[in-house]
Amino acid sequence: PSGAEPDRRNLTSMETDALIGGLNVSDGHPRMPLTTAQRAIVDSLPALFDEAEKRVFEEIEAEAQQTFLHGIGQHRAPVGTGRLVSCYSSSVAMDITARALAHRTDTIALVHPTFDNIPDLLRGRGLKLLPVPEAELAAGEPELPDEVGAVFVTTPNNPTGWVLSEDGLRRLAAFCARTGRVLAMDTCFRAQDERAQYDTYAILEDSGAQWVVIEDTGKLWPTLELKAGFLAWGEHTDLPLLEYFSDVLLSVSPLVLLMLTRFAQDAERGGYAELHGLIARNRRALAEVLDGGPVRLTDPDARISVARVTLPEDGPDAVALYDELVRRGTHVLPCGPFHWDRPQDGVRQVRLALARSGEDVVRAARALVDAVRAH
Ligand SMILES: N=C(N)NC[C@@H](O)CC(=O)C(=O)O
Repeated sequence: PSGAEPDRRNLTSMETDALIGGLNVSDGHPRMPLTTAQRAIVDSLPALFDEAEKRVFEEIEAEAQQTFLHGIGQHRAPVGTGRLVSCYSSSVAMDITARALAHRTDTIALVHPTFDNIPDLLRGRGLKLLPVPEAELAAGEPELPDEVGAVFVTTPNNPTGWVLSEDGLRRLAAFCARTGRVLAMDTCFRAQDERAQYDTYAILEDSGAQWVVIEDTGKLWPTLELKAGFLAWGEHTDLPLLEYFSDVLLSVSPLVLLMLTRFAQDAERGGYAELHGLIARNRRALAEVLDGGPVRLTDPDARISVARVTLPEDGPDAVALYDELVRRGTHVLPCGPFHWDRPQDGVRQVRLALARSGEDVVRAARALVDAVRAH
């Protein structure tokens, strides 16, 4: 594709290319080394297998959901109510949600920008999408035509790191309750940013809105894609979520849930502090490599495990730089596809993953600056 035309490939296809080797700062999946405590949990997997085999699934599931969600401030999550199910991934939970929302409305207001598999999954279920900027969602009174039956917000948002504040959620939930719209939230990065760890469920339950929340363990720990996406909804949420969930799966593995409980317990005992420290150190290391050069860190106060950088007008655009870096063996993401309604808005930005070793982040940052300078 020419430089002017933002690349039409989806982001996950580029992330897949990054899996063939080279320096992968492409996907937001955790690829840093296990900590010592995490290594000990991995070493205990055979024993966890025996425990998972013996115990009642429902008890293992409730324990995993409670340990993980309470550990990130979600004390009113509907554990044990039958309105909180475990999926193989948050994207599976997302597709179930999309199918259920399509049962209810034709049009969804979706935060713009955001990771492109979200609009792709929603459109895949026949839904029309209306882009809403982060600031408008935070103000809690987005201008929406009547046909919009739901509002979908990713918080913390990817790739910006923007977080919907507690007051912003109160306003948005009250707006949805007042206008009869479902409020759907993708909170997959929330464990990385304490500003996103106010009790979402308390606010949603008290708002009177119909709501759906998708949580994710998959962005946190280097468990080789052993993870769960949790799908939760409100007592008055009138969507066939349980029915559509049951069409997709009976249950995730109790062994995975038991392992997640151990990782979540370790996280509360210092693992989250280590994770937040790694991400902050890597964001600073990236900023230091860029400092004084032609490329700048776009969102300095973001805390999630990805970082956007903004390219100089006189350098290569995001797609040209992405292609050049792949030629040099380094995989980033061009930001065009995050801007699912206006790809040109991302033509001067690329995203780097930070859930990596410090060395990988510094090497990738240097490769990026060299490629920009060589243009
Ligand atoms: N189902 C999909 N496409 N999964 C990829 C997604 O997890 C990557 C991601 O969210 C990120 O790189 O930020």
